[in-house]
Amino acid sequence: MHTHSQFRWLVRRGAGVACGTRHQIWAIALGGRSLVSKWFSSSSRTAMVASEKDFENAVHQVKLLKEDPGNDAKLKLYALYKQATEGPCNVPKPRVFDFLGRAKWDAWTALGSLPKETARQNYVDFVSSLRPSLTSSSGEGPAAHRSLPESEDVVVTSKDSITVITLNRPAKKNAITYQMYQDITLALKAASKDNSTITVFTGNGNYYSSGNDLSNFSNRSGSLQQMYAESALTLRNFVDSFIDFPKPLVALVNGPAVGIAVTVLGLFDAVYASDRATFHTPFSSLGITPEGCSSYTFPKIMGPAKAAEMLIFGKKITAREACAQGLVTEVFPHNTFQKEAWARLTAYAKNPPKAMRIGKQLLRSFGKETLHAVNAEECRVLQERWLSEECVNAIQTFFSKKGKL
Ligand SMILES: CCCCCCCCCCC/C=C/C(=O)SCCNC(=O)CCNC(=O)[C@H](O)C(C)(C)COP(=O)(O)OP(=O)(O)OC[C@H]1O[C@@H](n2cnc3c(N)ncnc32)[C@H](O)[C@@H]1OP(=O)(O)O
Repeated sequence: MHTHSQFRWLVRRGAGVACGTRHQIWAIALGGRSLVSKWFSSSSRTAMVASEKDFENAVHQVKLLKEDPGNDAKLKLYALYKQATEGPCNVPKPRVFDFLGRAKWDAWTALGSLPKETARQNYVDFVSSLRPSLTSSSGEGPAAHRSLPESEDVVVTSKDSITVITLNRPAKKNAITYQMYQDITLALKAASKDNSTITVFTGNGNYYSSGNDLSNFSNRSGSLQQMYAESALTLRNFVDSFIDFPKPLVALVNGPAVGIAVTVLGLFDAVYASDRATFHTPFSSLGITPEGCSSYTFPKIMGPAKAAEMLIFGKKITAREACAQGLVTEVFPHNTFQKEAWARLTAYAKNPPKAMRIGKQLLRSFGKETLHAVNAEECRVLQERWLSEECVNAIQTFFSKKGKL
């Protein structure tokens, strides 16, 4: 179940802490109830009401926890989450030797009849009070040569006032893993605050990106419902970070791009492509549906007929076709692609940064609410599609017969 596994996850992330010593578990089991009552009475006074989105974001933040927040905090998070999602404790008290189960049950029960909305708000407040330790590896701060510590697969560098986010998994055609979605989201957040003027996305090796790593779903534990809810939220936050990105965002598409690596291009301010790049969104053959706001941006960019050919029928197009359709800004011969594109970017980066930022705001801010709504709806629909037989079979085919695009 979603909620239980959230706690399991916390326990896992805090390996050797929550389940580490019997002593600590006893401490929770014995002291949990009064502690939780204290948290409840101090934090329930707030008058604000967190939105569903704030709550989902807070849940997501907890999953990004880089440091163990301690058993008390984990119990508090667990109890507030259960109360916010299910209401007052409604399960039998666990057996006497199930220390952890008892501690959790006590923490939840101690919240009594606290309304769901208040529990949701308290959860959000509590998570934001933990935030410094949550985001310790976000890579925020001045853009300097750096790579996100969590994985080598997303590398962030800075040069000539340009922050470069490179997908660096060439052996897997830069397929995007669960960790990479999170790292890219963090990298964009950091880039939005650093002192660069332009942010660039590119891929290392002969692919720009083969899109979602199809093993994302087989490598995770927990129930399917939980996994898909988590995935939808991860995807939604990932796409939101492109929608909200405040500075000029440029893609250097060095080779073929597939799936989500193509769809989010509709949210970029310029897309420069090598003539070896192709653009392919094989959603229907994978039993899934468009994301990255493409169901809205593609028809606007290329017209509904061309958008349908790509997004519904999965037609793969060349860089030149993509340019003719408005998805790509300019195509360069592969041999001179890096040189020409970088010369262009280096010159652009010398423009006054505030003017570029405000210019982008004017171009983009009016459609933002719509984009967020589209993103939410695409993620909701995808969550259903992932459970479909069509999708399960397509992914199995890829890995069993190595069926390719
Ligand atoms: C809890 C989970 C969290 C999930 C988080 C959110 C999820 C959001 C999902 C959003 C929806 C996304 C949609 C998409 O992006 S759909 C597109 C998915 N991509 C594909 O279908 C491409 C599949 N790959 C291929 O068809 C071919 O690999 C390709 C044509 C790209 C290249 O063929 P080529 O013959 O040149 O190279 P190989 O096939 O030998 O590839 C080399 C190795 O790389 C592995 N590979 C490549 N792409 C992927 C991929 N997308 N996922 C996983 N692995 C991939 C390939 O298996 C090879 O590996 P080995 O060397 O180990 O065999």
